[in-house]
Amino acid sequence: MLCQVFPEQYAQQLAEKVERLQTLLPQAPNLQVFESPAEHYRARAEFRIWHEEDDTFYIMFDQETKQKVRIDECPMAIKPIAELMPKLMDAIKADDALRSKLFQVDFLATLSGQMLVTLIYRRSIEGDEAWLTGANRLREILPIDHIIGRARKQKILLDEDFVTETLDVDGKPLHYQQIENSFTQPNPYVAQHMLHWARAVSGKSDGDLIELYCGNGNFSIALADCYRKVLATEISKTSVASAQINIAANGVENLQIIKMAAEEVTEAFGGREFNRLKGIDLNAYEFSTIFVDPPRSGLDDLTRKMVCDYERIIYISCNPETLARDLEVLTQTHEIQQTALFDQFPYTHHIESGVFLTRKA
Ligand SMILES: C[S@@+](CC[C@H](N)C(=O)[O-])C[C@H]1O[C@@H](n2cnc3c(N)ncnc32)[C@H](O)[C@@H]1O
Repeated sequence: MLCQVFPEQYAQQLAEKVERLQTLLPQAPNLQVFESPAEHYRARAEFRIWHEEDDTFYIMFDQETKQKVRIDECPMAIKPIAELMPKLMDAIKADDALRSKLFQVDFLATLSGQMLVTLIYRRSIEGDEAWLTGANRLREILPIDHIIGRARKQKILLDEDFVTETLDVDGKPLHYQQIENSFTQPNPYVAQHMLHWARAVSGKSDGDLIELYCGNGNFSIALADCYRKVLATEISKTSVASAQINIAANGVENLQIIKMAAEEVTEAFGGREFNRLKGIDLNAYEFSTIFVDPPRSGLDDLTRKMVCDYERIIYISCNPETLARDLEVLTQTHEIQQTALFDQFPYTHHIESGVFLTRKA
């Protein structure tokens, strides 16, 4: 959809997504729908850069036609990004060191007002004093907190490579470090709804929670006070490091995060020993609930079987097709109690959804 928004079509498009989800999950009851703002909702945006004689501008490629489309404004992006884009481009055009062979610009911003910009080049910027001076000047004249320069095998940090987002979760501010180039939920307004829904279906549980694919601790931290203890796992080293920082930043004391692939967690429960689990007594947990938020491919065969061992399953999905496939297995032992559609990606076909299941009597 290339940055455009169509607020007058939003309600109709959302209704079509609801219909599609209901077709894919015909057995899904109690569907709650969480809307996005109809414009200014994306806190991450990436643009290729095009150079044409004296002009330089942002472009995107139309996925259907493969044609490049000039982007002068982006009302999908949250206001700090949308307002910065033209000013940043003017400043880049005025400085040859910043402009030369610039290939891509990435924006990562927060509702709390922080901005990180990554400038990616098709030339070396290592030791380029003119580039460094230009990049530092951008931070002086524009509302940019952090700038990263990237080129092949080069990453130049002016200071930090992250922003800290603050989300309002059921009236409580939660703080999340979000690292450049790592997974974070792109639509913070809808992310707040997702955390609220996951807390609502969790309720106050006497049992413990195990979480797979936990990223930077987004759900783990918001859910920690719904459970006695939480053990969360994630494959990405960078995200696990962020999660540890987020646990401390939010003063959470009953949550442990370990770097483990979902497949390895299944093996650990099957008795395989892992150094990373040293000091963690899996038998001391009483897991009543499992939370999964897998990538688009959904659950692998072993994990799909493993989640059925728990009394309650909370499944967040960014791909309703793989969710429907996984639910065919999960609903043999469990019953769907609640479903939700979170409109993370307005004006696209993407559907983010949530399903809460409990074991059949
Ligand atoms: C859709 S994201 C969800 C992240 C997190 N729940 C959040 O809300 O930010 C999926 C996460 O799964 C991780 N991941 C991908 N494959 C994995 C695997 N085989 N085992 C464990 N984690 C994996 C990714 O690194 C990513 O952080």
